[in-house]
Amino acid sequence: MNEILLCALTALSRPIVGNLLDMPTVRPWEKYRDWCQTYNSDIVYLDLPMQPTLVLGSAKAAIDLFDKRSNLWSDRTRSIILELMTWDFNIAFMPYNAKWRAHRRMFHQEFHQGVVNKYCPVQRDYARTFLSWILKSPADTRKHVRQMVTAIIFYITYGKRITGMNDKAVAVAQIAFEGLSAGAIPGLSWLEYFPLARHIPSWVPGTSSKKLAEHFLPYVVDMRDKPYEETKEALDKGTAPPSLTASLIERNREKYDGTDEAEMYDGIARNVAGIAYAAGADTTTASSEAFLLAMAMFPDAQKKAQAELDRVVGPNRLPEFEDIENMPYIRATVMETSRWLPVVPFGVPHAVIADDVYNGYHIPKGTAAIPNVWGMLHDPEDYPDPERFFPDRFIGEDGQINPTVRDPSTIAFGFGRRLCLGKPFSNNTLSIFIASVLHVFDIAAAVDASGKSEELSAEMSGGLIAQIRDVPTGLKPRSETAAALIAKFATEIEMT
Ligand code: HEM
Repeated sequence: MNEILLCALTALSRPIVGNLLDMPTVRPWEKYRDWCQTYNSDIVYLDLPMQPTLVLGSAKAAIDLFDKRSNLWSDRTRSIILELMTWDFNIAFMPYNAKWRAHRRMFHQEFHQGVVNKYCPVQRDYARTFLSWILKSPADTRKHVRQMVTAIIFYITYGKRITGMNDKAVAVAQIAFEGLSAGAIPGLSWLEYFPLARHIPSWVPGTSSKKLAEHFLPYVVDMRDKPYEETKEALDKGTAPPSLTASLIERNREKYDGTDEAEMYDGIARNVAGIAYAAGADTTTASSEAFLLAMAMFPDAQKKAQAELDRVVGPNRLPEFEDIENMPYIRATVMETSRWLPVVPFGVPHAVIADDVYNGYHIPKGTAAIPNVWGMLHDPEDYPDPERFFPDRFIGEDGQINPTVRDPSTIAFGFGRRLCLGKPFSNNTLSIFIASVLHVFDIAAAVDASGKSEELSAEMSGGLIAQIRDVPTGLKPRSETAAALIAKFATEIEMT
């Protein structure tokens, strides 16, 4: 057995800083894939100061460690930058301990597969509202997507209808998310590796990460606390609309008021509400954008999906959730969206709580492993011609979903005991959004007055949550009947 996990990168290692300077901060997923290819290994070791780190380049390695050995591989590493911003209130960054378990239990109660259907009417109605926004101003497609996703989560979580993207609470959260994305790139900052650096005042040259954290801190606190406190006050006055937060508070009051645990459970409920919004908004927005881009770049897939909608739903109504189980191509399109541009491209790293051995290599306790989700979902062995958006890859000869092709959601939403808690909810939002938009709109790049087409490419950037560079804005109703359907819905229901 090798005592030290070896990889050729170690040869590049420098004294003290090791591979720190090799850590990519721009599209790191591509670099991770290149390392695995160059060294012909699905695990690559990075010599980072005080933080031994592995890159996992194959689904097999991630499943072997995170799923099959989840009792060992469910911890997280500490992120000083995220702690300085107070982003550590998010379950996703909590260590594997009793506090994480209590948060996960409460979150799960509200979002597991068996209960998420109660949110379907809100998801369906906002997907339809999106259609009417697009009808009025297709040029603002990107804004409408974000507004739809934000409105769904905000309404479910706090019972509040946002007034638009300028809504104070939304604007604050937007800035808080920027901090999260910037602070969560592995190896971004010296602070991560030299925790004592957090005590150096932020005006000292070279501590820019600390400045970054100080900038974002008030927004993160505001995002987490304000809507929760407002819901509490409204409950006290008897004016709170039904919401996930209101029911968490009421349930906690019934169970814990007057006990020593009241304060703890109040904190967990506040965090759970904040996390629903924090973990769900950017991810689902980026996925919805990726879908629109795919449709504009791969019109054949678009046509096939529309043909299925025409067959199953027909021209006289909009799709319902019940239709989706009868539309395998739409479900394959949802799957292909999470594969083609995975919006959490290098997952959330797991850490190991005790020494482990894998493929003959010794892995010391505390090692972090970064699953290169993008690399796994672009592995040509599992998904031939991976840059092509091709939902047909999931359809078997019988016209149904082919169970022998790996479902990308088993990778895109993470692994083992840390598996994304919002997967069923997010899947519902995306499915009804995709079916609704395709049913009534043709999606294409916009063409300006001079005949020049909007430039579209499958480029994404960013950190923990990817940003899709291009979103097409040439959405046009498929027919007069389609436009009339949208207008009819808009007059039936008035949502901001
Ligand atoms: C396209 C949509 C989404 C994607 C691709 C996604 C992906 C992920 C990934 C990769 C992780 C880390 C899993 C791991 O550590 O192995 C995660 C964690 C998590 N996600 Fe999502 N997510 C999405 C939407 C949502 C939504 C809508 C919610 C909430 C309503 C949510 C809540 C969470 C939570 C709470 C965790 C932390 C789990 C833990 O650490 O125990 N996610 N997600």
